Amino acid sequence: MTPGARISAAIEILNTMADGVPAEQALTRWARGSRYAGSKDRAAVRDHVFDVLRQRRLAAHLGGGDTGRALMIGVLRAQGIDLAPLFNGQGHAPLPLSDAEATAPNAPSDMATLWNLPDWIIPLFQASLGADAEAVAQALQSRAPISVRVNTAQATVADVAEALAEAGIETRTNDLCTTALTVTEGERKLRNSDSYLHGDIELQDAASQAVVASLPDAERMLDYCAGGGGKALAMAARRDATVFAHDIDPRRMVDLPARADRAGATVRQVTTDELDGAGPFDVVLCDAPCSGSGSWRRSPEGKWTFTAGRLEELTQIQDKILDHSATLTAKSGTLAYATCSVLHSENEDRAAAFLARNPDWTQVFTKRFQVDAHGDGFFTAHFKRR
Ligand SMILES: C[S@@+](CC[C@H](N)C(=O)[O-])C[C@H]1O[C@@H](n2cnc3c(N)ncnc32)[C@H](O)[C@@H]1O
Repeated sequence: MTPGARISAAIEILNTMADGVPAEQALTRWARGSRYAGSKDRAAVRDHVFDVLRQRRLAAHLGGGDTGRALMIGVLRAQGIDLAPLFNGQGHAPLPLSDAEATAPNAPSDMATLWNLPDWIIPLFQASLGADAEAVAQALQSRAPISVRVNTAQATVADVAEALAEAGIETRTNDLCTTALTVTEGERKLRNSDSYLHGDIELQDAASQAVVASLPDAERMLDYCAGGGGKALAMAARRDATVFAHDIDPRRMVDLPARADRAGATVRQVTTDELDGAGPFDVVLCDAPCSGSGSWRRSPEGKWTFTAGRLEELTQIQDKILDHSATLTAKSGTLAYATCSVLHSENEDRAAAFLARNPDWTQVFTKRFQVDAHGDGFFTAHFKRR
């Protein structure tokens, strides 16, 4: 596909999304109907769509509207790209710009457009992040760094970095976690690399890795909200731990056995019914469902679909998860709470509410990871009984 044809495809997908179709579904629908598109085309089209989602308000301002075409014009303008060669109407490229479209509007000056966030959440960002709020809002507008976790049960970080380099994948170490390598070149080759196929690496954000690295060594560890099992696998890479994984929706863990096999790890899955009988655990990690605001670079649609009502629901779920997890934690064990949210109401407020409901517990550790070039926004807190 030509660069222009890729833009036409992104416009089509954005228009499908305007009818209420989620981004992933719209992308899949387009790919199914466009067998001529190769993997590079699909990746480029996806990048266009996600770039728009990260900067939707700015794109609408600079493109003069909310249609797929206006949003694409706006986001390309924000990226400083010359539009005329792309919008030339040749082949499958979009039609040339009209006179109105060709006139770039003034740069925006209002905070909501510059921060690219919905109005309602801006005060929450300010209250949660203080002087860092603007930097985080800015950071959420660019693509996320791609990091891998080295499975140190099987390989050293240095050996993996070398093997990846030989496969054309350049990496650098990441200050957030000793097991993390950030990919600087060749990320699309990762999933076909020997290091990946042999289980020496897993794709995992560096802050996510740091959350697991902050857990104390323990014999029996439970990942209470395991999802795809990224954190359970990171726990299992630590020697001597028996790792259990649970999720209220077991379908989320469907890939976990294959991932564990690849990593040479053992993770025992526990159903919700089995959970109470399976404890106590020396460490229980609750990587709770949350707004995902710390990872909106990766899932930018969440920025625009998240609501105040959902936030309220989530805080109640987070409280319940913490309370149940406390009953599963051994007497001298550690209960760890984590979210990939930047919002106080999902983080510090939940920790404080847990301590207020459970005065026999005390907080022994807490850390916030900011959204930046190293990794996603995360929060974690550890609790122990007094
Ligand atoms: C943030 S995701 C977990 C991500 C995962 N730990 C990882 O590192 O890949 C949160 C998970 O919590 C699960 N969940 C939601 N409510 C839950 C509950 N009440 N108990 C246990 N898990 C729950 C969701 O199904 C979702 O998979």
